This record gives sequence, structure tokens and C-alpha cells, in this order.
Amino acid sequence: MIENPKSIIVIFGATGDLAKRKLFPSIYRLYKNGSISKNFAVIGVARSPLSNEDFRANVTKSVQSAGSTNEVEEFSSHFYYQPFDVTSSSSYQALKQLMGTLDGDYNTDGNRIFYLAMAPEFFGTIASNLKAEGLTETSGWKRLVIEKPFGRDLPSAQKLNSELREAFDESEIYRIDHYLGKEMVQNIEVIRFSNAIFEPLWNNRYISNIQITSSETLGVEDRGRYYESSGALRDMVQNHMLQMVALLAMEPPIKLNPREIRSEKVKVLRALRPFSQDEVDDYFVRGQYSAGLMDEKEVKGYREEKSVDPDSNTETFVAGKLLIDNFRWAGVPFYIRTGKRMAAKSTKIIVQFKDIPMNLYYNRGEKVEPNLLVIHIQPEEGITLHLNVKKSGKDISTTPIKLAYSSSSIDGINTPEAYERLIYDCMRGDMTNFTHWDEVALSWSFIDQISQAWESTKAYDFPNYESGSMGPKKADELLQNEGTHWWPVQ
Ligand SMILES: NC(=O)C1=CN([C@@H]2O[C@H](COP(=O)(O)OP(=O)(O)OC[C@H]3O[C@@H](n4cnc5c(N)ncnc54)[C@H](OP(=O)(O)O)[C@@H]3O)[C@@H](O)[C@H]2O)C=CC1
Ligand SMILES: O=C1O[C@H](COP(=O)(O)O)[C@@H](O)[C@H](O)[C@H]1O
Repeated sequence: MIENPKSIIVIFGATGDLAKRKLFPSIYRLYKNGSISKNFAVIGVARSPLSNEDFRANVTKSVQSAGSTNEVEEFSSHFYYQPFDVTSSSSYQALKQLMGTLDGDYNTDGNRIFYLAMAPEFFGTIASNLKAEGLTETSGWKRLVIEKPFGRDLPSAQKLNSELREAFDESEIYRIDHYLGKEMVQNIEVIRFSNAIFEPLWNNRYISNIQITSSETLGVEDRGRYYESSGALRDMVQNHMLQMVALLAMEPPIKLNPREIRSEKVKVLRALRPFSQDEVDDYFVRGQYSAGLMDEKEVKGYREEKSVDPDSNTETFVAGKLLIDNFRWAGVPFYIRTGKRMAAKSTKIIVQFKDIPMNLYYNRGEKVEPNLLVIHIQPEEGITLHLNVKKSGKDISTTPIKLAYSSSSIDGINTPEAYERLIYDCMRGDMTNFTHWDEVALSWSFIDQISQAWESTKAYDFPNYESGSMGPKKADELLQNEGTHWWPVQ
């Protein structure tokens, strides 16, 4: 793998939110820390009639708003803009010509990344036009980076995939799941497979349940139109939550390469227990936020948000119990929960170990707390192990303690942003942290059974959780019915 990759990056949707907030600052950091060679150029395309100078000013502003000031002008000089109509042959021909010129100017060896940061309805059209107009013919490598959502159910994902596959090979398609770029999500494998104390316990003999919470304080913001056709199930569960489940549950791969890791993740997704439409409510709970208080300020309910149907049936919260029917995990529930306008912004994984066979301290009326391994994904990054020790003093009695490691306090606060890692991986041709089509297809077939049930029945109790809370009561009951509870994530 080349460590200082050179390439032209074409960003479709270069005037959009994602480009400004994530892509430009991430490419800047790669440039500044020397991860990518100076032989790179970025061509931004969108409908707006900007000049190169306007575009460079936007890039400079976005990098500066992300807190950087050093060599920003020099960095922005690598950026070019072309007004673009995704359906017009002349747009592609002009882009082809510009790529040819910049290939020579920046000596990029014909390497090309096409980054689709646009609404998903354009993905198929762009990919087929890139091929039809000859932009995929190059002396170097070509790669397609594709943002979510990858379809809205299995049939639409299959259709999109076959459109992409007419122009790009599977080995050239980099499907982004930004959770796979997060430091502590990448750490799951390392925690599991490099610690002798965890791996022998990582199964149904010693683990009682695993909980994954990804809660957000923000509401739907300006994305009401998209969110109305998506909901939390498609927006968060189909991709990020199931990817974390797969990483936690997979068997050790025979090698740490993309093919072997994916093959193990795929086996987990294949082992997810399916259920019938009538059983969906036994396993999954949906919620929608009402108005409430966040940071002592009144916020709107989901149905009052911009571009949202005042009678919307869309869920902004999902909790669920997943069962993985294989030898390692039979009988161990994986509880997941995610939602908007919750009490805290927090993503945590809590592995709860089974109780010891006998509590020797019971006759003193003492309850021994279960051992927990907490993986803090965000905002803090690290792990905490909850153990029991002797309370200081004369008596032999127990007290819970926590052994904590914080990755940001040890390695420095600036752990790379997820997008920074993923763009770098794509430039180096490392597909490990991108989702393979097989994973996408299996995730959709699991999700479709839930969305079909929910779309065919009105949620009469919506809205059913207050903004600023931890979700609907039913989500707590899902665990209470099994004699357990959600561990706090705040
Ligand atoms: N924003 C985010 O945080 C995240 C976004 N994503 C995904 O990234 C993609 C982009 O999202 P986001 O940046 O928020 O979207 P925006 O709506 O902010 O940007 C869309 C971009 O597409 C361009 N565009 C729209 N229509 C056309 C057209 N017909 N021809 C050419 N260009 C067009 C727009 O520019 P113009 O109007 O000038 O044409 C703009 O540059 C989506 O797939 C989204 O789901 C995924 C995760 C997070
Ligand atoms: O993909 C998405 O993720 C964000 C949450 O990402 P995070 O890194 O802040 O946890 C979510 O807000 C958005 O709706 C969804 O599309």
C-alpha cells in the first residue's frame, strides 16, 4: 500500500454541507500532516455558478472554521471548480478535459477518486455517465466513494448496486460508514483480539448481554425532508448500529485484511435471528420526540420541525433486542438504542458479564455488582472496566471500582476525525473500514422486516418521548421484561 498517495479527487456536491463541514477540513489535515503527497488536486462540482476563486474562498473558510489557519491559502490553491449538470454529456466532457490537464499539472499518474457527496437519487446516474463519457478510462486507478444512504430497502439497494457495478468493480466501490472511521470503533477489534483476559470470556458462557447506545441531543435540524423518508431505523440502525454489532460479535479473522474481516462480519449478519411481522414489537420499540426542555431551552417536537408531516409516523428513536443464532452467542441479547433529542450525546458499548456462580458476601446483605466493560466511542474515547474490590478497613466487604483508560488524555486530544481516516484509507486502497455489498444487503434484509411492519401500522402513541429524555418507557420495559435494565451512558 502506498503511504503517500497521489490522486485527483472529484467531489460531486462540493457546495454542500458534507463537503464544507467534513471533507475539506479532513483533506486539509491529511495535507498538513503529510499523509498525502502534494501531488493532489480536488475538483468540486455542483450546479451553482462559482469560479475557481469563489470555490477556493469557500474551502479556505471551511478549513478556518474548523480551527486551522496555517498554509490554508496554499492548500486551497489545489482546488478547482466546475459548474455541473449531472445529466448533461457536456458537463462530463468538460470534467474529463479538466482532469486530463490536472493529471499532467499535478503528476497524479491518472489516479482518480469520484466522491459522491450528493443526494442519493443521483448516484446511479453519475456512475453510469462517468462510464458512458469515458471518465473511468484512466491509466491509473479509479475509485468511487459513495455516501449513505445506500438505498432505502433491499430492492432499492440492489438496483443502485447494479447501476454502480456497471461502471465500477466491487473492489473500486468505497461505501462510507463514518462510524467505521471512529477511533474507538476501530479499537473494538484490538480490545477483543489482543487481550488474553477478554477473548476467552467473549461468549455466552460469561457475557450476560451487550448494550449499544448512540444517543443524540440534536433534533432533525434542516434534514426533515430526508429524515421523513428514512427515520432512525434506516438512518442509524441499518448501518452504524449493525456494523458495531458485527464487530463485537464476529469470530477472530484468520488475518487482519479486509477480505477476512468482512467475511467474519458477514457471518454475524447472516446469523441475526429473523422474526415475523407479528413478532416485531416483541423485539423492537419505536419512538418519536415531543417538545421539551434541552439545556433549559424549549425545543420543538418532531412533528413541528421544518419539512415534517404534522401527523408523521416516522420514528426518531429505535431500541431493539438482537439475537445471534450461533454457538458463541446463543442466548445473549444485544440491546441497541439510538435516537434524536435525547438527554445526552453519547455513544457507548457496555458489555455486561454474568454474575459469579456464588456470592460469598450475600449473608452480609451485600449485592456484588456485575463486571462491565464500557467502550466509550464518543464524546470521550476510552475504556472502563468495572470490578469489585475490598472496601478499605477491617471488615471484608466489597465495593465497586472502575479502571479507566482515556485515549484522548493519553494519545492527545487530536485523534483523527473519522472522515480523515476514511479518505486516507481510500487513497491508499485500504477497504477494511468500508462496507462490502454483502454486508449492506444482509443489513437491509434484516431492517426491511422491521420497516415493513412499522410502515403498515400507525404508531398511535407518537410522540411518545419527551425531548431531553432517554426515550420512550417501552424501551425501558423491553429490558425490564427480561430482568435487566439499560446502564446509564451519561
Ligand atoms: N451532511 C452530513 O453531515 C451528511 C451527509 N451525508 C450524505 O452526503 C450526501 C450529501 O449531503 P449534504 O452535503 O448534507 O447535502 P446538501 O444538500 O448540503 O448538498 C448537496 C450538494 O449537491 C449539489 N446538487 C444538488 N442537486 C444537484 C444537481 N442536480 N446537479 C449537481 N449538483 C447538485 C448541491 O449544490 P448545488 O445546489 O450548487 O447544485 C450541493 O453541493 C447525501 O447523500 C447525504 O445523505 C451522509 C452523512 C452525513
Ligand atoms: O449518519 C448519521 O450519523 C449522525 C450521527 O453521527 P455521529 O458521528 O455524530 O454520532 C446522525 O446525526 C445522522 O442523522 C446520521 O445520518
